[in-house]
Amino acid sequence: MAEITLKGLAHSYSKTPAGSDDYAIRQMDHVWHQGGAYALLGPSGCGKSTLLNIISGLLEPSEGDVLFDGQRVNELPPEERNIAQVFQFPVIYDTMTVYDNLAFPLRNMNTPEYRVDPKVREVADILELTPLLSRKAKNLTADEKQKVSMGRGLVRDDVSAILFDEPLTVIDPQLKWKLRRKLKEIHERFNITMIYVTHDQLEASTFADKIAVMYGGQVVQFGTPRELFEKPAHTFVGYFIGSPGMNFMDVTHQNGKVMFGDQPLPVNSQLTQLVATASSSNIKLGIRPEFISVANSPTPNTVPIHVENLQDLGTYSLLSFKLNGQLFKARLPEGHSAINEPAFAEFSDRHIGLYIDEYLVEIGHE
Ligand SMILES: Nc1ncnc2c1ncn2[C@@H]1O[C@H](COP(=O)(O)OP(=O)(O)OP(=O)(O)O)[C@@H](O)[C@H]1O
Repeated sequence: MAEITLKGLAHSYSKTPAGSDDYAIRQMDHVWHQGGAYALLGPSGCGKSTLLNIISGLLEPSEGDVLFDGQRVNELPPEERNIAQVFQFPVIYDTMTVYDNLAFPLRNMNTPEYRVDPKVREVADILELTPLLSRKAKNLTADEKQKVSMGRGLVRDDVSAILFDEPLTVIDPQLKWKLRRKLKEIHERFNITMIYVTHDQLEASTFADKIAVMYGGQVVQFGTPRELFEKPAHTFVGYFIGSPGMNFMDVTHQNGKVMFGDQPLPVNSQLTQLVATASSSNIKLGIRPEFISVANSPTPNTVPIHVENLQDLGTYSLLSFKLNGQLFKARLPEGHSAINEPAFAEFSDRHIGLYIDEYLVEIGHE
């Protein structure tokens, strides 16, 4: 069993950090519940590997605590944490057979051979490695090697969490979905906490029940793939999740109106009031491309736009347009062959997010 709690955790690679920029992980509290399938998603350099290495024990955090089932493990080395880690590149012994590679972690713990054999065969069966058991690992393909790497984590009965650090990087695209499905199957079969690090939103949402989105050394949102899409808690999540990401407008309040530059926006009175009383001047409205509609005649709820181009992407069309000199994207249902000017866009009121200092402000839509 492993519930992994991060308490007041922060990490700086510098011995004398001068400010928050010197931290790879900024102060965070987080709980990974026992048996969950999680993804840790974020761009390169946001601190994903640092966080994973702190959980596995390869790195000691400079501040805060890591707790496994309530016990502080900060100083425990990886081998005493009952955690397996699968890296981008397979970690296997090339000169050993697949069988011996899978048996290695068990033999290393002096497990008797009569218990090693059934476990190795069970794991080989799940990972479809049985026909390769007697092969030398050096003769395997990249995806077979990565499966052996995963298998080495799975053979140990004492492993209660597996951490995957971009495990499909070296795998052919057409095999990726197969391995991802396999991982999901393994998660369902064994009651293991799994944390899967990736910078690919599709990979994260097909594997995980809940995704932690990291940005600038912090988890800015922890939610289901649907929550990340429907209610991005931070502008970065809006921009990073979705294809294309959310459109954002820097807005102000002038003479009772919400303004995007010189353009008044036809938003409801509740939103206008919130913008008027905001405690910061960093105010943004976010709207996903899916919730913008376009027409050729104006209504009280539309704004005039300049059409840039329309791409037919099969099941939908992607319109690029400019408003107040800024580029926007709108996902329109298929069937639009062209959009002529004059053109007007309507932002669905229910789907406009208000962001103050980059964080979502909850609005109770009537
Ligand atoms: N050993 C180290 N010494 C100093 N700085 C480091 C070290 N490892 C990582 N960093 C820095 O810490 C920050 C977070 O890096 P980290 O590798 O955790 O990010 P990541 O999200 O895993 O990125 P990637 O997807 O590229 O692996 C980066 O600014 C990186 O340059």
